[in-house]
Amino acid sequence: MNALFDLPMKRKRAVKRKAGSVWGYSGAHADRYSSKLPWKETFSFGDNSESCVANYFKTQLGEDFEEAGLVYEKYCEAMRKVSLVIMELLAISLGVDRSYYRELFEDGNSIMRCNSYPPCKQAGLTFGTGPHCDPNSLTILHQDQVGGLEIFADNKWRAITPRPDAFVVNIGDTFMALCNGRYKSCLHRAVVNEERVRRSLVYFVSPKEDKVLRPPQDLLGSTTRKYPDFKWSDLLEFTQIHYRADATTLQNFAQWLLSCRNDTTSKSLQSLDSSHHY
Ligand SMILES: C=C1C[C@]23C[C@H]1CC[C@H]2[C@]1(C)CCC[C@@](C)(C(=O)O)[C@H]1[C@@H]3C(=O)O
Ligand SMILES: O=C(O)CCC(=O)C(=O)O
Ligand SMILES: [Fe+2]
Repeated sequence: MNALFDLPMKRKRAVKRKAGSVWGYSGAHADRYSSKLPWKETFSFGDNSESCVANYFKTQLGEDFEEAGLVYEKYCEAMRKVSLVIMELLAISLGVDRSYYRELFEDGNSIMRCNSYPPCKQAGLTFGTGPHCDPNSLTILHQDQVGGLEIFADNKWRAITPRPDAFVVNIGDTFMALCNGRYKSCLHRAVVNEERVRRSLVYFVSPKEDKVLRPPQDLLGSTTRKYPDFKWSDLLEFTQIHYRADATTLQNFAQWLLSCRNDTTSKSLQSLDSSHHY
């Protein structure tokens, strides 16, 4: 990862993320946002059956990144496997058919991201990544020993102490919807510091874009649906074009989706009432 972020800016800009895509290099998301820019650089790429990670590295970054590409490909393979095991464990813990989530994610389009947070002279004035819930389903994160990840729990921000031998696994908005809110999406942020660069490696577990997502019937029983059916492509579009991910993305997404589906916006906003089934 060091070799990647240490490249001259010209080479990083050559693989910059294009509008409407989550793949490529981004410096502070400066192409997308005009205020509260995150103090970070990111490099992202997809992990799905059609794409070959090693080939992406070689063709985009050059021959000198071929070996790194093979390592990332192996890492993605391992993440895919572990994510499917976690899906089974989540199903068991929820008392539903243990293969329901595993099958949903087996042919998923997950996203892998390298984050680099440079030191900041006035670290208290910015964030590496501001407070947000991840819109995807599960996030499997590894951070270096510098520290900076914080989660919001029991009404306060808590630092997550880095451990080289551990991953942080967070529930994201899509999984929260898939279990009808039984598991909550984790609100988190990354702070920066004045001295040291910090790096993290993040695997955003996501289903195939066009699959219809809904909780299993055995979880719902006769309980009220909290979120409408949707596709990952809908939520991706929402967070790429219409809404900057924050603590309440899922709620706002549900309202937006209904307002697109219904004729009048006001009618749909009112209909996001807990007494409704979707
Ligand atoms: C679908 C995605 C949007 C983001 C990348 C993937 C999964 C997580 C999302 C993100 C990390 C959530 C916080 C805001 C964001 C803009 C970021 O800070 O990087 C998000 C991603 C993105 O659009 O780049
Ligand atoms: O770098 C971190 O620890 C957090 C990154 C993050 O939240 C993200 O990329 O979504
Ligand atoms: Fe995140």
